Amino acid sequence: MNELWVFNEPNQPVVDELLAKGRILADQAGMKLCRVSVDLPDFQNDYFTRALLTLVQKRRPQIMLFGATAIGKTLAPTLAAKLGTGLTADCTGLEIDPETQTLKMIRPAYSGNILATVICEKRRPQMATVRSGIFGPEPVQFEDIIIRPDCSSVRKRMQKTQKLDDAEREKLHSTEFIIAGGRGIGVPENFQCLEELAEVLGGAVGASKAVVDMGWRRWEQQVGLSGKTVAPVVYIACGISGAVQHLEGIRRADILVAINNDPEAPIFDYADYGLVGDVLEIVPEMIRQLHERHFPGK
Ligand SMILES: Cc1cc2nc3c(=O)[nH]c(=O)nc-3n(C[C@H](O)[C@H](O)[C@H](O)COP(=O)(O)OP(=O)(O)OC[C@H]3O[C@@H](n4cnc5c(N)ncnc54)[C@H](O)[C@@H]3O)c2cc1C
Repeated sequence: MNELWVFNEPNQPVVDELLAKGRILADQAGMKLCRVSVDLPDFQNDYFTRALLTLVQKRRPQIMLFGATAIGKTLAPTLAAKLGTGLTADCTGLEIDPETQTLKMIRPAYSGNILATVICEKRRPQMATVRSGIFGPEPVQFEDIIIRPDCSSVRKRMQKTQKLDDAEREKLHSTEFIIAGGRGIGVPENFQCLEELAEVLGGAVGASKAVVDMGWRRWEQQVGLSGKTVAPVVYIACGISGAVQHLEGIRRADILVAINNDPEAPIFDYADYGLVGDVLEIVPEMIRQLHERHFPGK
């Protein structure tokens, strides 16, 4: 029997809403409705993606629905990319085509001027994220699938980093200086110089989604629409292009400093101060000058 999955996130009302809508769609299409949870202590995109990927490849669900939450917006696109299927984000309506049994995913397009109906005919699963408050929650019946990743080492690593993550999260919210790195940093080891600058300034290190997705930094450090919203006095964006989703997280920063080797990078349109050049030359020079000012002669 074909399956319709709803990804379960604890304490997110959208899950019950999706289950209620999922029940209607599943009945129309003769599918089994399943709520799928990943039993790990904290969300980390790569572990959750791996856990879901294995089960999706085994059970081959027809449809997968996620809440358009910070986690859903991170996990669903990663999983869709790994599966080579499509994803319709921020749907406001879901219907089943009675003839083809295909999911019709309805969402606003062109700045909300039209409602587009998107279908993903040939790929499996058909995936969508849906905002909270679109469908009413109803108690319905479903099968509960709990994925318990067979990886005690993953659990241990997650538990070990948990304390660190909490400290980082707290620090990003409370610090006056955030030094954030993006893909322009080149390789994960180069984050070392951002750590050094953060140490000199007494600040914290943040990251773009691109580097979090590549596993260079932890999700707790991601700044932006699907990460943290921060409000430091100074935000130094290093090798970050300035995508709208990243800028969304730093609107409340008092001063934005951008370091980028591309003078046309969009981040310069928003920066208070822009430094055009190689981040790996500029940041060490900043550290050197700060040391010279604060610890002359050392
Ligand atoms: C639903 C959704 C949610 C998203 N949420 C987020 C989010 O929360 N946070 C987020 O960050 N993104 C988010 N994104 C992704 C976002 O659209 C961008 O893809 C991402 O921000 C790009 O990261 P980046 O700037 O590090 O990489 P890129 O866009 O690849 O930019 C790298 C930059 O580095 C510069 N560069 C290269 N080498 C050097 C060098 N040696 N010195 C200096 N500069 C250099 C380049 O000129 C370029 O401008 C989201 C996207 C979607 C669709």
